[in-house]
This record gives sequence, C-alpha cells and structure tokens, in this order.
Amino acid sequence: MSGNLASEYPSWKKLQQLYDAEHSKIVLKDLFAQDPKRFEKFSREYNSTSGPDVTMLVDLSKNLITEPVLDTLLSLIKEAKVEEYRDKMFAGEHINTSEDRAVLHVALRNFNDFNISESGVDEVQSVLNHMKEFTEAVRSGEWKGYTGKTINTIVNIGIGGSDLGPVMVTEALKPYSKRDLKAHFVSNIDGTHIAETLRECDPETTLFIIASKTFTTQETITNAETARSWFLESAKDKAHVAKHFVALSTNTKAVTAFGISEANMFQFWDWVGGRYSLWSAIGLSIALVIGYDNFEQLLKGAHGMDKHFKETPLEKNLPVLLAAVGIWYNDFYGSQTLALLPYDQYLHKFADYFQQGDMESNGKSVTKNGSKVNYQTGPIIWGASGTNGQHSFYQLVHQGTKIIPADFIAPTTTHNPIENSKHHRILLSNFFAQPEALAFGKTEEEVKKELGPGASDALIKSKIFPGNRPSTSIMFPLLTPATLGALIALYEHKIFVQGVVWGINSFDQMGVELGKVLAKNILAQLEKPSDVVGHDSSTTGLIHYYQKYRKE
Ligand SMILES: O=P(O)(O)OC[C@H]1O[C@H](O)[C@@H](O)[C@@H](O)[C@@H]1O
Repeated sequence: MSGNLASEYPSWKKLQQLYDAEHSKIVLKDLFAQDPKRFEKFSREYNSTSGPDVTMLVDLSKNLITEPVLDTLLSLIKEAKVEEYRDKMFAGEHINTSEDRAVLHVALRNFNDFNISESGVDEVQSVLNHMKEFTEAVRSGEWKGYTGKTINTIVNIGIGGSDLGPVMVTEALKPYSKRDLKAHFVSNIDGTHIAETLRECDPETTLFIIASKTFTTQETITNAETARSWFLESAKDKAHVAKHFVALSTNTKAVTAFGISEANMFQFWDWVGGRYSLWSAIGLSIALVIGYDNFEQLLKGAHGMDKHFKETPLEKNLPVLLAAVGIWYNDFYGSQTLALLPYDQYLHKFADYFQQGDMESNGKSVTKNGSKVNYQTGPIIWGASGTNGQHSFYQLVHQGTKIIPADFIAPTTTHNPIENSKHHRILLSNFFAQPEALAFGKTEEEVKKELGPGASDALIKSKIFPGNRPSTSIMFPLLTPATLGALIALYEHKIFVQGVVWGINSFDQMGVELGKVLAKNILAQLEKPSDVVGHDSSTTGLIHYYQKYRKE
C-alpha cells in the first residue's frame, strides 16, 4: 500500500520470467507424480493460539505453483512491505490515505490483546456491553413492544456493508439461531423489498434496526422512513418509535434527527469500513439471532486469525499464501475471476458477501500515488454453494476456454447429520471429486478406452477434460461461530495483502459515487419530458420511454 507499482518490484519481473519460461511445464499431473510429498509441502494447518479452538486445513497443492514460484511470490510480498503495512494497520496508522482514516476492524475483535491507540478504540467494549444488554432484553422477552407484546421479528434495514455481513452470517450460523425470532433484511430501494417484508410483519412485535454507517444512504433512509410510516399507521403515537426502532451508525446527529433516541443508537467509528463492519454494532442483528455469546465467539475466532496474520512468518501465513496464489493467476496467468465454492448450504451467501469485500476493496486502477496500474488488480468474485454450482456453471470451469481459480470450502462434520450423515458423505465426495477432476482431467486415451471401438472422433474430443485447472481446498471440522470468524478474517487479510502488493487503497470506495450523483440529478428530472436535459440520446430516450408508459 506504498503506492508503488507492483510491476516495478524485482520479484514481479522474476515472476514474469518464471511464467514465460515455466508455465507450460507446470502440469499438476506431473508435479504430483514427481513429488509424493506435494500435499505435505503445499498444505498448511491452522490452529488458533488464542480464544476458542479453531482448526483449519488449507491445501494449496492443486494450484499451478512450484516451490520457486511460491518463493518468488513471497519475495514479492516482502518487497511490497506487506509486513510493514500490516503492522501499520494494526497500530492504527491512517493507511486509508484518501479518506485519512485508520483501518481498524481488527480493533473490534481485539479484546485488549494488541495495543491499539486510536480515538474510539477504548469505546469498543462499552458498545459491546450495550449490544449484549439489548440482545438479552429482546431475546428474553423483557423488551416489549408498544402494546406490551414481546418482539418476535427483526428487520435490518441497510445496504452494502450494512446488509451483506449480517445476511451472510445469520444464514451461516442458523444452527445457533433463536428459531422463534424471525429475521428479515431489507436493502434494495425497490419498494418491492420493503413491501413484501412488511407483509410478513406485525407492528406490535417487530423491531426495526436501521443500519447505516453514514445514515445518509438514500436506499436505507427511504426504506427506514417507509417502515416508520407503516409502523405509525398502527401505533399512531411517535413516542412508540423508541420501542421499535434502533440505529447502528457513526452519525448521531442524523440518527436523532430521524427520531431515534441516542439511548437506542449503537455507535461505531469512521475507522470501520462498511464492508468490514459486521464485527461492529452493524452485527446487532447477528447478535440478536444467534445470541451475544455466539457473536462474541465469532469475534474471538476472527481475532485468532488476526493474531496468526500478524505473527506468523510469510511462508506459513494463510492470508499471505491465499493472496500469493491469487496474484499468480490474476497477474501472470491472466485469470479474471475467483470462484468461492462452499460445500455447505449454510454458506450460500459467502460469495455474495465477498463480492463486496473483495471487489469494493480491490477494484481500483490507480495506485495510492495516483499512477495508473499496468497490471490486473482485484479479481471478479462469484460462486455458489455446492453441489448446485456443479449442475450450473461447472461445465465451463471444467471444459471452457478460461482458467477459473476456485476455492473449495467444506466442513468435515455437518450440523444436520440426517440419514446417518448420508447427505454429508455425498456432499463431501463431490467436494473431493471436483478439484480432483479439475486438476487431473481425463485424457483422450481414457475416453477412447471408456467408449470402446467405433466412437466418433468428435464424441471422443467432447469428452476430454484438459485438467490442470487450479483450486485451493479449505476444510475445518464444523462451521461454528469461531470458525466462521476465522474464515472471514482469512479472506479479509488476503484482500489486504493483495491491495498492498498492487499499491492501491483497499479501503476507500470512490467508484460507488458517480452513479449516485447522476441518479440524484435524474430523479429531479423525472416529472416531465421537458425537464430531461443534459444527457446523451440513449439516457434521454430511456427516460422518455419511462415517462410515456409509467402508471403511478
Ligand atoms: O452504511 P452506509 O453508510 O449506509 O453505507 C452502505 C454502503 O454504501 C456504499 O455503497 C459504500 O460506501 C459501501 O461501502 C457501504 O457499505
């Protein structure tokens, strides 16, 4: 994050030479045949050294790497001063230079371990205490709605980082949830989202959580106002809002102007980036659903990974290793994407979550110094939970023209061992089989043997799997709150490492601004065709079409 161009580091040049000279010889089938210890060499086991026990296996051996390649990637990471920038982050230095802010999501899950001095860090525990007290009051039924009934429904209204984390984690940790507390998440400005949600809510028993770091986001404020009007249609008296609306924000002024008292506001700080905020007050819906103690386990699991990232040498450091292989594909093989493929239904929102986490962080094309990069930065993140993806897009991953690096993620044990864990055994056999098929493929000879004499050449060719398609496999015993915390932190730090190497600022999001400004301008012109000025003919034509056919 020095702002240097990655392509100027000596190791970058060496990697290019290695790629040019070696990549056609990096054939997984041969590498495994030549080295019976390849798995031992390229897999790492993580065991937490603080907080709850978390173990995880990260197997990098099915990646298109050799020891010289990995060593050079690690040298690149050293040359980019990743360790120095990591320590700056943990020390609270303002590494988000464009916004002059510290980047301290790690302080939200620190529990007084690392010494971090930045204003607000000393308030973290008191907000956690407030969250604990509040969640316990709601979950126990002690917190009553305006007619004296207990709360049985929560609606988190937020978007981007104020939505995706809570959605992903509450889904992932459903086995720990209070099943009689229904949770909804409203994000989209499309009125359908709030309208359909409100249809399932009773104003007497619903708690609205307005989650917005800035408390100015158009979608969230509009949805919150709609929810308040809907609520007041029944409750009538504005004084009842206090029992049914709470806010999670850094903006006290805007929260109180909305009508939510400071007592019902859960604070966080400008050094918490939206896409890194599930660990903050933004996690209130998570704590309500899974209980405060489980929420704390999530934080502690993440802290264990923070410690690992901060204290482990590069060659054993999991976020560093994931970042290294990602750079190899992204910048030398020319891969455009990374697929996240959890073989766990509870993680079905994991790829959606890291779409924002990774793409909003590293979707940049100028360095911190303002130089245009001459290499690829953040990958396109996508994915689906197994085995659904297999019956959808895996065809292209196996036999298409692109190289699609993929992370396969699975627990050894399921929360739902129904039918004697039969489902889980089938699921995991797919989890093991897919990376194997990707890596080793199926040769023409094998296809011919299978089809027998007389098979047409075209049929034979269509059944060949080229193989040599890379993947990383991540396993852990069970998807517990602490394990999930560690898994999320693993990817957060991977993103950090890559951002530092690419010299970009992973912690601003200037790219979301332009469209917002244009939409504001257009909103003021929607009334009549003569108001539509200052646009290209396409935009004008589209707005005119809307004006002609709309019915309101
Ligand atoms: O929490 P807020 O302030 O409503 O922001 C919601 C989202 O807005 C923008 O899209 C970006 O800034 C995101 O990073 C952020 O998560």
